[in-house]
Amino acid sequence: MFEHNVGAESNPVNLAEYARLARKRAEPSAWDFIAGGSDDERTLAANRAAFERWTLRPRILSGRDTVDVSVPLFGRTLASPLLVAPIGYQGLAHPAAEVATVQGAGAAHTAMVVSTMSNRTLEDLARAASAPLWFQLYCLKDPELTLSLVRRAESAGYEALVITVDMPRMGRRERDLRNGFALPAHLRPSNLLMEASPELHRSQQGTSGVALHVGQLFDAALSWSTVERLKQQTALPVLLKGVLTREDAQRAASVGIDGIIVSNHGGRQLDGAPASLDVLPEVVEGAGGRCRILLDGGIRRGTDVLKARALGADAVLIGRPIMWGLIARGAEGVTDVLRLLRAELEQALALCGQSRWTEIDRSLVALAPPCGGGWSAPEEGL
Ligand SMILES: Cc1cc2nc3c(=O)[nH]c(=O)nc-3n(C[C@H](O)[C@H](O)[C@H](O)COP(=O)(O)O)c2cc1C
Ligand SMILES: CC(C)CC(=O)C(=O)O
Repeated sequence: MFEHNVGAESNPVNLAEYARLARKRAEPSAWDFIAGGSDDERTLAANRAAFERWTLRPRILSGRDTVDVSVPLFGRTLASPLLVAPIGYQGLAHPAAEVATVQGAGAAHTAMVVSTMSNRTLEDLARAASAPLWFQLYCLKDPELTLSLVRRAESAGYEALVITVDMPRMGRRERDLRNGFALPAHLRPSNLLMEASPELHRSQQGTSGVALHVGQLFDAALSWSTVERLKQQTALPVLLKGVLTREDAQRAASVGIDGIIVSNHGGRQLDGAPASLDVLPEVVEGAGGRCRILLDGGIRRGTDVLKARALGADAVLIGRPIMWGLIARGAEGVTDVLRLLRAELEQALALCGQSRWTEIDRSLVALAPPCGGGWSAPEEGL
């Protein structure tokens, strides 16, 4: 299993080793913010366990000696099906914050989704980019401020709009409550161009400054009408991030949404929500071929990426491992994490007797026989 292969730490050869290295280097409450999930962290653990339940069905003697993992998506061909997931407040991981991540992703020819809650402005990040950027939107109580973010993303050359729909309010992250976690004063939600609320920076045991800030700022009454309005207001492809059911996928498709990201927010929102991989097939069915389908949550190996593809994902997003690379080695670490994962994916594809990402289908996976032992969540919340 994923955490068993942890060996040398000075020169990581896999993502688990990056996790170990990052954990040693990170400030403990920042590590908890990044690694943690909500409540009992059951959904966080479920995301990993879901991958363990599938095996790959390699086909022999394919006679092919090349692999092609490029993916056509929204009018452009991405070099690989890996994207960097939106992650807020990356200044917690590295002094250069999202600038380092954008540079690292660019060097790995990997598209990145920039969070509304980035510590560097979306314009600064666009200037640092050498690979496609998408913008992740949190809908705020103030609709004009929300729309102004969309307009800024359009002007700066972002290629898609990802509306996160699973955070009308923030999940209870008990690690943060215990730590009285708050954003250090030198870090700002830079896109908001206003004085951050003092709560965001006030550390008090039993509260989370980040959660209080979300409560003040985010639209807790977010609804389909907001999403439909935004879809009409932009020419960018619009994706909804946080869809977990057939019904919502059907509705998204019927209102013209271009893409769905099957996600439970890395186990940080509703604890008890299913693993994203487990609901991927029903979401694919609900969308009925009308939306592109992406998935995130728990991807730590190239073989995980392959399993997601076999169950219907067009591409996947990588969250915490990017932060491990960033903490451990800045931009270079981000590049290395993405290169490791891509190399694992290409290796797995070839060993499965396949040569093209786009040709993989459901026949590549089978449910693993029950193995008694079961999955236990690693303490690090990996
Ligand atoms: C520290 C942290 C911050 C995050 N910030 C955002 C965010 O600003 N916007 C968003 O849509 N999702 C956010 N997410 C969720 C990720 O985009 C993604 O759904 C999740 O991390 C994927 O799971 P993984 O970490 O297991 O790969 C965040 C996740 C983490 C761990
Ligand atoms: C700054 C937060 C709102 C970022 C987030 O989405 C998360 O912590 O899961």
